[in-house]
Amino acid sequence: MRTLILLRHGESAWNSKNLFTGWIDVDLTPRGEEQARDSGTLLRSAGLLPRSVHTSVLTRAVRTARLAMTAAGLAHTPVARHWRLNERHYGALQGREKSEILREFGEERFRQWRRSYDAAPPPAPEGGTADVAHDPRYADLPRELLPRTESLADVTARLLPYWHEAVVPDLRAGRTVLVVAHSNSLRALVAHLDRLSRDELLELNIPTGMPLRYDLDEELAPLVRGGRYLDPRAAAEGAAEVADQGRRRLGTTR
Ligand SMILES: O=C(O)[C@@H](CO)OP(=O)(O)O
Repeated sequence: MRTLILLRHGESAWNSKNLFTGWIDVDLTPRGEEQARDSGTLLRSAGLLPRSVHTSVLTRAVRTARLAMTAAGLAHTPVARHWRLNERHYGALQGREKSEILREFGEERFRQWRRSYDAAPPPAPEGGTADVAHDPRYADLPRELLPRTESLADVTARLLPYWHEAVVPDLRAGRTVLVVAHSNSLRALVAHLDRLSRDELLELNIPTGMPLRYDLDEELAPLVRGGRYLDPRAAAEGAAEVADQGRRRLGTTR
């Protein structure tokens, strides 16, 4: 059996303001830092000691990984970072308030953009604040790999090569693996692991800062579909909070 732990970063400054974030590099809030540390404590008390950690290159995930691993007493563990684990690029929605987009475009379009497999929001304008062409983190990447918007299908396509080339070998080597990523890069990974249907994917919301454990068989198929959150009640509340974003007014999401 192989053990994989998925962890969405703790609450970020823009989660707390109910803003579409995507590739914008915002930091954790104090609540997000606490969620990250609590995740590490939960891992330790469950006897889950990751020997390999993978994160995106976005600060909120990198810091969550560091805080969680330090709280688990495993600060020395190597951490690999890769842009392929980044959040979905939310295109022109980045920086916009979710409730405003819901009002402007209606429930169905809002839901398709957030939770469907195929729909991508309108692209971010070239040279705008969402353009990462001059960000040194992506300096070595060919321009055509840098997204200006992404659907979940696009996220899946750029994430899976990293899964197969970097994460799967660690699992096959028998290491407990922790992947610290984002709402939509983790939705793509869960959809792949659990073979979710399009309808199931529409309903999938990943809470911030809640470790989700997957035990996998030799073929890397989950023993329990959907995995198991270490704190199921808090995770269900967190997922409901995420699902509800857009219906909350600016500043009222904790
Ligand atoms: O804005 C985003 O980048 C993500 C995560 O906060 O939002 P959502 O969960 O709505 O896809």
